[in-house]
Amino acid sequence: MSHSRTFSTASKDGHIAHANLKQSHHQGPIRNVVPAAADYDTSHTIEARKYLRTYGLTPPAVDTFENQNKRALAILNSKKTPIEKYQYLSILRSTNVHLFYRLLAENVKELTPLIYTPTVGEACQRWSELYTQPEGMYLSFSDRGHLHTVIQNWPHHDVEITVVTDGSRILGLGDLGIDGMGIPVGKLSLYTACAGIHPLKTLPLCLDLGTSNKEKREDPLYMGSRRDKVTPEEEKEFLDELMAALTERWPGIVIQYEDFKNPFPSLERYQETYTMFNDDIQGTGAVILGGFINAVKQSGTAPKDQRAVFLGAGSAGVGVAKQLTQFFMQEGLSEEEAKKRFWLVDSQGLVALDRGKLADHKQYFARDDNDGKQYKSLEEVVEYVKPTILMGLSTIGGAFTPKILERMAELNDRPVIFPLSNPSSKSECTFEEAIKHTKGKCLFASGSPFPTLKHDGKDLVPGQGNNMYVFPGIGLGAILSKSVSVTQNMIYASAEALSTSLLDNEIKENWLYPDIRRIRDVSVVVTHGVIRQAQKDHVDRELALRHLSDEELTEYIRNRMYDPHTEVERVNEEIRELAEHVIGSPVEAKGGAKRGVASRPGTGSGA
Ligand SMILES: NC(=O)c1ccc[n+]([C@@H]2O[C@H](COP(=O)([O-])OP(=O)(O)OC[C@H]3O[C@@H](n4cnc5c(N)ncnc54)[C@H](O)[C@@H]3O)[C@@H](O)[C@H]2O)c1
Ligand SMILES: O=C(O)C[C@H](O)C(=O)O
Ligand SMILES: [Mg+2]
Repeated sequence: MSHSRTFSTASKDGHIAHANLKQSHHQGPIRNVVPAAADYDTSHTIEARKYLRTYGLTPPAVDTFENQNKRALAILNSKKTPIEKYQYLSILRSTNVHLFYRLLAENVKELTPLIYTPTVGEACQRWSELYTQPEGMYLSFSDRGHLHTVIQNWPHHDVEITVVTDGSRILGLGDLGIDGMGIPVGKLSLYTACAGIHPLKTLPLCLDLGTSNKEKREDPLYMGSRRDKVTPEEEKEFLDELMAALTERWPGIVIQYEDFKNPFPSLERYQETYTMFNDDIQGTGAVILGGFINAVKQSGTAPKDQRAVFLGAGSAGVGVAKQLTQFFMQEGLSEEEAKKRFWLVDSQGLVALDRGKLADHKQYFARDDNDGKQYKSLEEVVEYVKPTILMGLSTIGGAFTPKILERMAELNDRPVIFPLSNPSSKSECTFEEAIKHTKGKCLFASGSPFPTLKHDGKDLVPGQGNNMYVFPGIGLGAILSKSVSVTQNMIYASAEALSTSLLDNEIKENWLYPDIRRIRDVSVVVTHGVIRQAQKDHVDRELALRHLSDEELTEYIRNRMYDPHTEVERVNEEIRELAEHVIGSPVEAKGGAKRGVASRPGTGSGA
């Protein structure tokens, strides 16, 4: 059969079949936005190209995965700076989406810092300056009253998850307004890479609710509205409309809130009525708890004897402290005893009841036993509390000074040091500083990645308390179980599952978190834990999953995960079958993508 015949037959009669195919892949019309790029994959067969009407629009040869990878990695390596690499990877995601995810799966450790923290921090700071292409949806305050209509413009019909920010607290970099779009884009890339949520089913969403950042507002290149930040009341009304509009278009959509300056009111308002969670409060709490459970085992100090000083009492600080409180209670402490294990410090010093008016979210952990003394600096608080644990969620780079680190090492055999602020420039200390000033004694995890170090002839690997260990599994668990809400128990279950996901060799090496290259496998374990908890909490609607054994559920999760290594083949195959159906005779394969990737570290067996 000649190509032209296949082409003309398919284009004439194939119209309905084409629509069916599109529907079965949940794609919308081909448009110049990220996911439609799937159609332009250079490893599509000739038949597939004709069917998708991309024939002639890509170079004639059918590429192998090996060649695609080789070319892409060579181009990537030729870029000199992280931001240039970030830009190249964004273009790749927009023009050859499955290749982007194959590269990410095979090089997750090397590429995550380029598509997420720390590089995404610079990308957001310069978003309007570097803007080249649409990568998500922007909704403005001036669109209120019409959000439902605007949302119809998103060209993909089967969105399962969205990450939404208003850009008002991007990492530790402050209010960046709509330039915060890099965060939803980056986090959703991780949802796809780690938990196999199909890229076409993700929606990066950035709200243009004004910005308190005067520099942005006055920057001629800034691409958001130039108004000041809307009031909390206006924000609430806008979010009410948004939540309704999103769920109306995509019933059951999972909505992840991210990097809002004050995320507590929206979490409280929506967590029981929508399938939503806040990653900065809840995901951070879970990921730190997951590593902390392992740190407690290794430190040898019982939960009742732990004393935790937190620098930073914002969404992440309070979220983590609450999650650890729940853990201490599970370990037998009363709520009052558990709560008393925490001393939170903010920009004014120790958070204490006698300090004057406190923000609502700080009340719970406010101390009432400081005998009227106001402890202003972290050093003073460390001296007063003599902590076993030091957490940093303050956005203040270098706040864990050599003196403080040395003191932690004097006080403890194995001090827990977690400088969690992002990006790397905001980390309260580096891995090298922590090792040097505690003489290698500390149990360490940071928010952004640090390189491995040699100490006393041994290679020391830093833990990374990166939320990507949990949020993809929380999201996928909620999607697959069709949960009506994301309960606090489901979040807790994600942390417990994470803590059990270390392999024997990782435990032997005293790691707190599993090797990031196994992230797909870890996400399966987390998803499993989240689904089982959804069932216990009776918020699941996919009741059939209740009848699966643990092995069957694991298999089910793996089978539901998008695998960029098999996706092109799958589409090629489906087109072949459709063409056969429409044309009435089999279409011969004229070559196509060979998987040809012998080992795929980090991808699990999600095919
Ligand atoms: N897993 C992770 O690594 C992870 C997850 C979430 C957030 N974070 C990071 O945590 C940081 C905080 O995030 P957030 O959402 O809580 O922000 P936030 O703005 O809600 O809170 C910041 C807190 O730091 C305090 N602070 C500011 N300056 C201080 C100073 N000089 N001394 C002491 N405290 C000071 C503020 O008072 C506030 O309590 C960010 O850098 C973010 O990137 C990391
Ligand atoms: O996802 C992370 O680990 C980053 C976090 O959400 C942050 O705001 O810094
Ligand atoms: Mg965040």
